[in-house]
Amino acid sequence: MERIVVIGANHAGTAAINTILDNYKDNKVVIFDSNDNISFLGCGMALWIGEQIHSSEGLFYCSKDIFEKKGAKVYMETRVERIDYDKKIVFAEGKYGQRYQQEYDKLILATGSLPISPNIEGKELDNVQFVKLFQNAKDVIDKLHNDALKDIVVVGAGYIGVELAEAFRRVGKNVTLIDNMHTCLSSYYDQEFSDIMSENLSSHGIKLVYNEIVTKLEGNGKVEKVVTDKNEYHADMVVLGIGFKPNNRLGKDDLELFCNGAFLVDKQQQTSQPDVYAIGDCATVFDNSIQKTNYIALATNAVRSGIVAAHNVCGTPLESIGVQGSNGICIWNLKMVSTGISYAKAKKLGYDAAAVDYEDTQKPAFIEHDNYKVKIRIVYDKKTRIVLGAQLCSEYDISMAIHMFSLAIQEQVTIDRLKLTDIFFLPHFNQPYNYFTMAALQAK
Ligand SMILES: Cc1cc2nc3c(=O)[nH]c(=O)nc-3n(C[C@H](O)[C@H](O)[C@H](O)COP(=O)(O)OP(=O)(O)OC[C@H]3O[C@@H](n4cnc5c(N)ncnc54)[C@H](O)[C@@H]3O)c2cc1C
Ligand SMILES: NC(=O)C1=CN([C@@H]2O[C@H](COP(=O)(O)OP(=O)(O)OC[C@H]3O[C@@H](n4cnc5c(N)ncnc54)[C@H](O)[C@@H]3O)[C@@H](O)[C@H]2O)C=CC1
Repeated sequence: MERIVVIGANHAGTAAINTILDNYKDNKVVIFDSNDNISFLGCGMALWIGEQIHSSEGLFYCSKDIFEKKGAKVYMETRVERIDYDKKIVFAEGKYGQRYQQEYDKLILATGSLPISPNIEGKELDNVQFVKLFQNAKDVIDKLHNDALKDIVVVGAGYIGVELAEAFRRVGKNVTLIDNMHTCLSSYYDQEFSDIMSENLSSHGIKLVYNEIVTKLEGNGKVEKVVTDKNEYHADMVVLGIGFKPNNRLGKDDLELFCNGAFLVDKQQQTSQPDVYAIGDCATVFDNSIQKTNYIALATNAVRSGIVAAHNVCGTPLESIGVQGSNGICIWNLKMVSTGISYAKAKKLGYDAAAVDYEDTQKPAFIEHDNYKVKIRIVYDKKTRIVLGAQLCSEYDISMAIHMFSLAIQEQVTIDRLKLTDIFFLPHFNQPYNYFTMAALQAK
């Protein structure tokens, strides 16, 4: 029997814990989490805030109870303060000051990420919000009920910022969305795609402010103003969504780190310390699109890395196959999905890259209903011909299409192989000359 300690029981931790408890029943599993809930789907936060779902109930898929019924010992609201990696002991403190010492044979760090806090004056003012935890969402929703709270400035037009801008607009607030880049969603899409999202956001009344850097927040107790290098914006609430950083506090002095501080792990999720594994947002991933170690904070990566670590910890060797950072967003019915890297990113990274684009309706023109335009871009390396990334955008649900490109990047498929990939045709679904083939065929 092994003593397995898991620190952090959100998406990564939950995946690891369930895999261990379901498949390797003879171990002693001890879980610590500083929060009072498990498995909160942050991805449902915008839907809840924007009243597209009526409650938060469905946003949890696991609990302390479930773990305990499967035989684990669970300490909630208990923060691990320190780890003695030589003696293999975890030191934790409960909400009421209770102290715990737990020895381990194998340790899984699943401490996740923290929202990046900009180094600006005024960020401690009331109504300046981060949106990561269940408690953050509740807090924001309570404040939104106050009709005097009218103007919301969202800083960061990445995934959180864009989703929340929509949510705030849906509940009748005036929304200004600020990003220091020249467009929204710039880490995921080329401008030809992000411009479509910008147009979607502005047509729904969101004020877009790009290429401005927030320099300070002003107010009297409560935030009242966002000051940038070029302008000032009135704000009754400011939401900061400028990215995540890995929560490495428990290992930053003892474990090897990636350039952004994430715990550096191998394909078995093992850190530089023997018997210590790291998963989810606190750890690195192997990024197949660039064939290098990277940091990509996504729930999907968290879950898969949890499964991989669990099997290795319990003695079944299993290697991660790497990730492509596949992602998607849906804002007022405009759906955008991407995988791998954009053309702009490929160029920035020094690839001799090319992009092929195609635009068409999803189905033949004679289909009169539920037939939308689809825009696709495939990015590939001109030298190796290997696919580096893909982007799709439509009001049609094209989400499943991105998985094919995800697999192509994972398997290092060339653009030329995609040209003749067998793609079925039925007018109810697609076209005989479909946009995958048509885009790929353009590659010279
Ligand atoms: C608003 C929002 C929307 C999102 N939407 C999506 C989406 O649509 N798709 C997607 O793939 N991803 C999405 N994400 C990202 C996703 O939520 C994260 O990638 C995911 O939560 C990572 O899971 P994790 O378990 O690694 O880390 P976390 O969720 O950060 O969990 C870490 C856990 O560790 C605990 N912990 C930390 N330190 C200690 C300690 N010292 N002692 C004890 N416990 C500790 C914390 O309490 C927490 O429970 C979204 C995130 C947000 C905020
Ligand atoms: N649909 C999905 O899959 C979702 C995924 N997530 C994930 O959660 C993580 C965190 O999300 P985000 O915080 O939105 O990160 P993000 O990386 O998606 O976006 C951050 C944005 O902030 C901007 N920015 C950075 N510094 C800034 C500054 N000082 N001032 C103004 N803008 C600044 C960046 O240009 C970028 O557009 C990401 O990994 C994201 O992929 C979050 C929400 C939804």
